[in-house]
Amino acid sequence: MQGKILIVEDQFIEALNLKVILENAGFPVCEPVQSVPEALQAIKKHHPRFVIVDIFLKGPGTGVDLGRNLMENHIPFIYLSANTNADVLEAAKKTHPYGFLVKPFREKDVLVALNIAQYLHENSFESQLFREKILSNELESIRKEGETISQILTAIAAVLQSHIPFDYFSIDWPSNEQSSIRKGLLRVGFREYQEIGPQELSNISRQALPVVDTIKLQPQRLKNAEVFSGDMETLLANQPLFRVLADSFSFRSCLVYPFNATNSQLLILYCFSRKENAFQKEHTDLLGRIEQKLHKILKTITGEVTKVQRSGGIASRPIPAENPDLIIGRSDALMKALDKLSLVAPCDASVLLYGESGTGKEKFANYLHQHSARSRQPFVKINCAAIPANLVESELFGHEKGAFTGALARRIGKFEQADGGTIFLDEIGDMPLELQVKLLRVLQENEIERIGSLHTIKVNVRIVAATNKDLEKEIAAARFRLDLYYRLNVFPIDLPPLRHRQEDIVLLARFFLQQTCAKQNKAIPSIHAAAFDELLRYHWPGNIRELQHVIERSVILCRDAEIQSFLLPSSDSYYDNQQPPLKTWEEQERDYIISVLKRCSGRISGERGAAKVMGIPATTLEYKMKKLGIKGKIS
Ligand SMILES: Nc1ncnc2c1ncn2[C@@H]1O[C@H](COP(=O)(O)OP(=O)(O)OP(=O)(O)O)[C@@H](O)[C@H]1O
Repeated sequence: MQGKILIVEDQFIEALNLKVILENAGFPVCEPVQSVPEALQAIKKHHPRFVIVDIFLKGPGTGVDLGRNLMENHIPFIYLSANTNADVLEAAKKTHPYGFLVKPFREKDVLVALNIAQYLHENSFESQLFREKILSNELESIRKEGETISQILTAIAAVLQSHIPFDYFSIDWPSNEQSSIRKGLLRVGFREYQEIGPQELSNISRQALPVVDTIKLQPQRLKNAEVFSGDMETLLANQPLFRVLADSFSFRSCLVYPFNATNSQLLILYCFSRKENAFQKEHTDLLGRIEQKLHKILKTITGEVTKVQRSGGIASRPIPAENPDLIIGRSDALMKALDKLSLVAPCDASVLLYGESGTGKEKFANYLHQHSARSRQPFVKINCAAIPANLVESELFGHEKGAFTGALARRIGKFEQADGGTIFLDEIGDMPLELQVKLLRVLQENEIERIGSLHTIKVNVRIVAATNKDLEKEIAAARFRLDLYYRLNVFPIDLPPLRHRQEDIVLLARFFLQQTCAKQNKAIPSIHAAAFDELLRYHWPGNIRELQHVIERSVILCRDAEIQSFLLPSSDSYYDNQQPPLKTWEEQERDYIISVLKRCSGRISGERGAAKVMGIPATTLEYKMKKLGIKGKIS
């Protein structure tokens, strides 16, 4: 690490102790300071490479206040703390420190913390640069010629989605000729959006179309790039369009980005999210860095807008998604994981996948490999729990002939097989402790040693690890090394269990049904509503794999044109005992139809009818209403 380390600590003895430890280890250190104002001055003067800051300091401002400042200025830092309460710890975590050093600490703790922090900083900085380079390339490759406004905006949204977590995205260029609001894109799946224009907004908000048509963006009140969360009221009071959108879709945070480009058409990008605090300054900063690129793309379409809108605009329908290697599902939890996945895929960073058995960890690992520059190189999988402890080392690193009894020939280990590609270490939490040290060495030095060999071999491998264990608990129980954990945990991704992804169960069931029928060369049977209810009520301890097997078994045994019931393990439904009863599939469908009918004042067909909002033919809706017993005037 070049440059000096700054210590911000108001306890003189502790500051001195830390300084001595660091200097003995060869790190240059600035004179310690005791308060936030002193620290700010020292930062100006010395431009430290790294800051170690105590959370509780004398004088104005706390260590967390300083942490916020350091985060904004991209200066890496770690916190020093004694007994910190949960609230302070939460606030501290939000400033993205590279580590915590808990008092009292030993010399070894300080050096390990610093080593890990340095690695994390370099890695996150490098991968951020790399991700931005990819983002920039993706924006450049958006086709402009011959594409409609809608196609171009959708392409921009799909590229930005992994970087900015929005549920709704739009770019407006207010002009005198503009007769109504621009269409926005509502996220409905992975890179799948539904266009929301005046007609859809009128249906959903239950405001008459002529009223919605008069609502326009007020650009004069949107001068600065800003993010809004709990304080959205001031924004909504000045922007009737935002008010209608926020009320209609229950949005709870917003990002506004007016383009700075001078002498050109005024452009305003805005996004909404249903989550609070979804947007941060880092998102507007990112937009600032790519503004020129966006402007270049948009320049070609802003002149076209009047023509397209007058000619009736674009039909409202979900825009088909790019097929993400058949990762099926639309739940929020899955979308979040997929966004992270596509963000990290092109980088070389290690990834740690957390999830119960059968949640799709291997599928995600495969996706990462396929979407990286290593995709033409090998993808090698090893399950650390499935191999006897005494054989894992030979499996991973290989052995020379005669290295141990039974080593009759030289064996090439998985790391060598994966050279140039990706290695997937499944169940990493089960890796024996002594092997963890060797894995750390591969991560740090990119080299391995076959058992029985005196030579080291250079390997270039990306590591994707997975576990269904809580590694922090494993560390506490001394079964997993803290330093390895920090190295692997550079980019963690959580895969939600299926029982928390109720909306994905039906999609996955249909997918496996089609897949199995195709394999078995069978006609696809329909599924009785009661059978779907069974799937929704079951708690899926084996997650997606279990669902897949249930469907496969049911298809094989089904002799009719309809599956009446699925073959689920005994009926001790988890939800019967643990939670209030879930609504049945039919009840949910019924509620949904009634709510849409209400919004459409009971109208079924036509431009403003419920069938249009639901994206199904009016005759299908009428059939469903009859089947579900929805009668009478609903308004
Ligand atoms: N989103 C998805 N869409 C379609 N199929 C999926 C999805 N997720 C998982 N699967 C399928 O479910 C099965 C189990 O997934 P996978 O093997 O990736 O889970 P896992 O978490 O690695 O399991 P384990 O921890 O037991 O190794 C596989 O057949 C996989 O193809």
